[in-house]
Formats: sequence, structure tokens, C-alpha cells
Amino acid sequence: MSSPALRLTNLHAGYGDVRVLRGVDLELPVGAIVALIGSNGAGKTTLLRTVSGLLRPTAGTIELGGERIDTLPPHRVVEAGFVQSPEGKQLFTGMTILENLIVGAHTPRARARRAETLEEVFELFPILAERRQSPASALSGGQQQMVAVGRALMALPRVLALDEPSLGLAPIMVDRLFESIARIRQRNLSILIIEQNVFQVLEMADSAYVLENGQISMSGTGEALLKNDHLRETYLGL
Ligand SMILES: Nc1ncnc2c1ncn2[C@@H]1O[C@H](COP(=O)(O)OP(=O)(O)OP(=O)(O)O)[C@@H](O)[C@H]1O
Repeated sequence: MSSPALRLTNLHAGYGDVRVLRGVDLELPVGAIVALIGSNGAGKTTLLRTVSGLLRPTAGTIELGGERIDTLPPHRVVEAGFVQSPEGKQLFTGMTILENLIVGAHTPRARARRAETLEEVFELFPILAERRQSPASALSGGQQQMVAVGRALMALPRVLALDEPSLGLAPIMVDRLFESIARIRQRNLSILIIEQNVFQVLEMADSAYVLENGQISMSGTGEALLKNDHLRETYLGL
């Protein structure tokens, strides 16, 4: 059987004496969308920082396509194919859309395919092609989020990680963004998505994990989790 796109096994990480992740197991199959949900402070961003190589695990392993990446520095993790679109977008607002996208293609592998990938990003988000020479600061929040996702795609991810992409967006933009994410998936990428928009993300994702106090408390298909009483009460207020 082929290896999953991403596998975390008994992952522990934290900040100094503060233990945040305490034995996380998670599997992202190739071509799947997996959601990670959990309340503020549960450790979701810490998990992404650890996989990205910004934070060293204190125990456990991280495998990307079957290869260990848990000792690699951040730029090597990107080269290996784990690329994150960070929470809050973090665009260069004084630069144009085109310049922001090009920043994403910084590894040798991505640079070599830059023109083709740019066309693919423009196909996915036509508004970005139209406005390629506009400064990123002139865009709406939803369009800026498209630039952030596009920039991550420019790095040619095997696993694309999205940290709260719908944060601060109007509901109509959230719908459009989720449609785009579903389309990205058709390109055979694997996607790990952190979301506060629990209902919508569970409808889109193939499966989901719930992180509570640094541990996975539940996992399953979106459909199964949507029927779970604890999840409905805690995260959907039902
Ligand atoms: N640099 C840091 N130093 C010390 N503690 C930190 C640091 N960053 C985060 N923490 C702590 O780690 C815990 C998990 O934070 P994390 O940001 O991973 O949670 P989260 O689930 O992503 O929450 P949110 O939805 O608010 O982003 C919190 O208790 C937080 O206070």
C-alpha cells in the first residue's frame, strides 16, 4: 500500500516548558482533504509550525509521502512539498499580486515550473489574472486570501496546509473560497485545512480530526462527526 501524503505519529511539541501537542496521531491520505478543528489555544497552529520545521518536535515522527521530515529546516520542508498558507494571509501589501505570487516559487523545483504554475493559479482564480498589476493592498479580503493560497500553490506543494483561510471573510467569499479549495483538490493535491467554520469544512472534507488540549479527541468522516453530540454542542452550538 502506498504511503499517506502526511503522517504524524505520537507527535509532541511545545514552547520551552509549555507542552502543547501531547501525542498527536494524524493521517492525510494522498488526494484527500482533511480538516483539523479545535477551539482557540488547542494547538492547531503549533501543529502546523511543527510540521513546517519552525518548531522541533520533542517526540514522535512526521512523514511526508513516507519520508521522515521532522529534522529538516523549514526551507527543506517546503522543498519536500509541505507548503503552508499562513493564518492572516501575510501578503506583501506594497507589492503587486504578480510579485506576491512569484515570491511563492522560491525553491529551485518551483522556479523551474514558475510560468506554468502561474497560468494554473490564474486559471483557478481568474480575478488575480485580471488584477495582476494591482497592489495586494487594493484587494478585498477574499481576493487577498486567493493570493495567499495562490502563493502557496506556486511552491508546488504535495501537501497544502491552510490555516483558517476563511477568517474575516464575508459569507459569500467563504463559499467561493471553499469552492476553489474543492477545485484545487481535483489537481491531486492533498490538503490539510484548519478551520473555525466547522460546519462548512466538515461538509467539504473527506475526514476530520478534533484537537483538544493538544490531543486528538475525535476523528472520522465529516458526515459522522456532524452527527456527534459532543462536536455539535462544542463546535456548532447546537
Ligand atoms: N510562542 C509561544 N510561546 C509560548 N506559548 C505559546 C506560543 N505560541 C502559542 N503558545 C501557546 O500554545 C497553545 C496553543 O496555541 P496555538 O496557537 O497552537 O493554538 P490554536 O489551536 O492554533 O489556537 P488559535 O485558534 O487561537 O490560533 C496556547 O496555549 C498558546 O498560548
